Amino acid sequence: MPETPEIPVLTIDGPSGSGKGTISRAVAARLGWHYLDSGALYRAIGVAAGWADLDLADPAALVRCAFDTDIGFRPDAAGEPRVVVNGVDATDELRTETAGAAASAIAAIPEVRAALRDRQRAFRRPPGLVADGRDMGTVIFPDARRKVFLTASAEERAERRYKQLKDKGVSVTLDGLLREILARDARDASRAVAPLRPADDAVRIDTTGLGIDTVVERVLALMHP
Ligand SMILES: Nc1ncnc2c1ncn2[C@@H]1O[C@H](COP(=O)(O)OP(=O)(O)OP(=O)(O)O)[C@@H](O)[C@H]1O
Ligand SMILES: Nc1ccn([C@H]2C[C@H](O)[C@@H](COP(=O)(O)O)O2)c(=O)n1
Repeated sequence: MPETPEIPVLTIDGPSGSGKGTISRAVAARLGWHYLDSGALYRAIGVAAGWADLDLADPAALVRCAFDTDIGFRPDAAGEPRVVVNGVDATDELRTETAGAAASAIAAIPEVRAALRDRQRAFRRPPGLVADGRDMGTVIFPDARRKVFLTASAEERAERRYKQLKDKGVSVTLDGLLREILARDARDASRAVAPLRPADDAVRIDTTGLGIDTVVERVLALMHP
């Protein structure tokens, strides 16, 4: 049972590129609540495992890595969130498709998920928390005040990612990104433990063709019905 049910939580789950991070950050800022990017924790373990040359097929080593890796979230001078892994600013490395694929692979190991469970719940602090991921509404915060499940067509998600990476000067192809998104969707949705799926009481929002501001307002409207 959660220890702090009186602190409200809004969970925003969904597949890669559905806009969870963008929408969650904006909604958290508008509400004045804390924000948990749970994917960053899985990505940080994947990156730390890479630095330590661990085998992604060695669950015992990855579980140790999940317990031992120090992960901190700190804003930079401009207030942008940075992720510090074992003392190193790994924010940019975390956002690569390689880190996303490693995170998706290690996230299928039940003991890794268990190792991160309490770390995620510790983000629940007053006045409230917006938590984004895959199992925020189903497993980590089942008693959340509101649960949202964001979707968008795989093609639109690939286009969003394409634009995002192009803007950063990263060379990618739309076809390659679409293939990676479909592969990640399949892996995240088919794993035995905490698969990607909407909680029964989640409100689904299909963001295909919707702008960021529209989605933010729809989510906020759910908080003030
Ligand atoms: N409704 C939207 N309309 C257009 N672009 C959007 C929308 N929501 C998010 N984006 C853009 O899509 C890209 C991916 O968004 P974001 O990183 O928030 O997705 P995500 O679901 O958190 O992805 P991941 O699970 O891979 O971290 C960003 O460039 C973001 O600005
Ligand atoms: N609650 C979560 C968050 C993330 N994951 C896994 C699955 C994703 O493919 C990967 C990276 O997440 P992202 O940064 O893209 O949101 O991490 C998970 O299983 N559960």
